[in-house]
Amino acid sequence: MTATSDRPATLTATVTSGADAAKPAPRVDVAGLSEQLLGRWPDWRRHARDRSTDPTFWKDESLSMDEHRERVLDQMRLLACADEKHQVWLAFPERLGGGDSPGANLAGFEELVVADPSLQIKAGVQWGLFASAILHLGTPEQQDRLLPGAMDLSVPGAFAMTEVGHGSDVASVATTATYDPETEEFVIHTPFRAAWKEFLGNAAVHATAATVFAQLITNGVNHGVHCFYVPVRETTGDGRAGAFLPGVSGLDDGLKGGLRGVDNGRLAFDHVRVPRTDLLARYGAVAADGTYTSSIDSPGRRFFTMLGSLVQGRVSLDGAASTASKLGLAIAVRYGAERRQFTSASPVEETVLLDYATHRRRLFPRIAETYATHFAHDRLLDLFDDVFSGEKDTPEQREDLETMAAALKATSTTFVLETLQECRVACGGAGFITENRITSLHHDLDVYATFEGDNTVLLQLVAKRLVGDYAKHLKGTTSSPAGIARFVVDQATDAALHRTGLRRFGQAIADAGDPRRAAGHLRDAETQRELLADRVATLVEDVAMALRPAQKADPVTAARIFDQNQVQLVEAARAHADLLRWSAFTEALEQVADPGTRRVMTWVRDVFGLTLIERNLAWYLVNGRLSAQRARTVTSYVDRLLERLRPHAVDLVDAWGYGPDHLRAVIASGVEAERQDEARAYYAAQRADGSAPISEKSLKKSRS
Ligand SMILES: Cc1cc2nc3c(=O)[nH]c(=O)nc-3n(C[C@H](O)[C@H](O)[C@H](O)COP(=O)(O)OP(=O)(O)OC[C@H]3O[C@@H](n4cnc5c(N)ncnc54)[C@H](O)[C@@H]3O)c2cc1C
Repeated sequence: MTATSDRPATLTATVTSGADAAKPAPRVDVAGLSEQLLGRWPDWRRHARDRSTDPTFWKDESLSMDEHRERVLDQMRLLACADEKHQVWLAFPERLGGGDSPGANLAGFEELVVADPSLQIKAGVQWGLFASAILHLGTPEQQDRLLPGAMDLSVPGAFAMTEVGHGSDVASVATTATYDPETEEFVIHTPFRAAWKEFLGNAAVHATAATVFAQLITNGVNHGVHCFYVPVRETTGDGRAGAFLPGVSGLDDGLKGGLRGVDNGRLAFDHVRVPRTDLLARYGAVAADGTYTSSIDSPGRRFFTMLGSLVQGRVSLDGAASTASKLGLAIAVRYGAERRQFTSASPVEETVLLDYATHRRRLFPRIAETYATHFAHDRLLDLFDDVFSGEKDTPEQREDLETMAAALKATSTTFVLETLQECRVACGGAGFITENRITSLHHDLDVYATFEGDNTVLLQLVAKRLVGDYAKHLKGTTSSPAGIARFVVDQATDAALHRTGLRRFGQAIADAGDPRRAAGHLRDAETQRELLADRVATLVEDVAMALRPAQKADPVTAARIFDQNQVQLVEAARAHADLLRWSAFTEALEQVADPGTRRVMTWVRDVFGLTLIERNLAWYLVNGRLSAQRARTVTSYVDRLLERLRPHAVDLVDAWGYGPDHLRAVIASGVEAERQDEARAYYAAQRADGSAPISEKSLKKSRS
């Protein structure tokens, strides 16, 4: 897509206010920025994007649920069969035909959302969950035996963790796997209806096997949740799934609010026997006589280590959510740059939507947040690659990766829904028409906020980590405000982003006199960093202090204290995610080579930082971090920045690299401008022969 921003003359000539006044207006080097945004694995992204322009992989909105499911399965067969480079998803062992970098693989994988979110999710179930469980929870022998079928799709599989009774609290699943030393088999059993495995992708129709999570019981002892490879259906002559195997039953979840190309369903097991060797035994094994051994003594730590090895699902959802935000915004901005309503600024020409302040307010901060989400995701991919390529695979790095993935997934998958809804409304009635894509994306992305960990539950995990680390820190070092602040900033940024730097803590940002100087202060990156980091530090410290009595309390009282602070915990986690994203954006600015682009992108970063502060203005005021005068400046300065960004809006969304065949939205294809040219020509002809339309005449009259 070419950069066709319509730049109103008044806005392009010079920057008209503030410290940038009289400087020549910068331009965005769209191609250069696009290249930077491809990130560390540009070939993979390019290749994945090229494939997304192939109609074979596109979502067909006219299909019934059953047809859509079959289409997506056929698309996956194409992905699995192609011998071309970059075709097998995820970094499988080289000896089995894989071998690419985990980060590169995921960077390509998450782009599948552009073709059809159902394809991304069904592929995620097959290769990111089912096969990944074998890869990460299995031994090398099990990988050699079970992975090839999962990789080439000759064994479509389900990942059976969730139960009707337990979704977020996976440690409490009720399915049992009881070892029988007589036959050297595990007996997989669903003891009651609430223990049915539920919502499983592939389970309704296509799966012939499943990786099933169950309580492992041997010699009368429950060793906690482990994963088992369980065949569930026959494979028919043409390689498709046939009838359920004896003892297995299931139900189809049927129509869903989105992702209709994925066959989600339930599975139940009635004393189904699997060989001892099909317990995926990397973290826990059972000998022939029933003796249990594990390299990790603590059942709790073992369980979280197992779950942690499956973190890539969260990482890829974060990337896909960022991509879907880009698609929605690119459509809304392109339409908003062409669509005209009311003759507000000129007596004869109607005003372009993006020239309305409210329209800029609705869309531009979201462009800024999408950039922040993008850059934070790049850092997450780096960390993911460090850990899973084995380069920096330490327990600390794994923990950092899990915390960062939880924080970013929870933030971006909530953000994308709000963004798509705003884009939908910003496009008026046209936004509601399916051919314009936004509602379809919204339906499909809706459940991203729930699966791979419900967002609220994930934020609690993040907060617990922050508070836990804070408590450890308090034991070891100074608890002075500056020490706490530095600690929290280190936690938020250093582990993932290798940055530090907090100058002040807990003080109001001093008033700088007149509003111009105040604005200058606010756009200073250090001021933004201080305000954002200070908020994280204060929230974590406050909640940690409030939770202290829980340490010595009985379990019921401890739970009550925790509950009383749950909202603050989640708030602290959100603030942490905000700081992560802001820091990633600020770090990325240093890589922008072109000066004009860097200037515009700095404004974009400022919009992100200052809208975060504006969003939490009450907190900053109540806690004395901003004066009322300064708080007022935040909003007026953001509005000025948004006006400055107006001429660059189309360039900023074009730089994401999605052209007409990615967007596939009629309203983003230039038809609106064509319609208006036609109308303009019509009115011009009428004016020429003196028969201007009544509306135009009466408008002029009413103005005079
Ligand atoms: C379309 C779809 C596909 C899926 N695919 C799979 C799959 O392939 N394999 C698989 O194993 N699972 C799958 N899932 C299950 C998914 O992972 C779970 O739905 C998810 O983990 C949430 O569990 P739940 O639905 O039981 O919700 P619950 O855990 O019941 O949560 C309901 C609400 O309660 C809140 N809540 C829960 N606990 C707490 C708490 N401690 N404190 C405060 N609030 C809380 C949550 O925030 C949430 O809003 C899928 C789900 C869907 C909808």
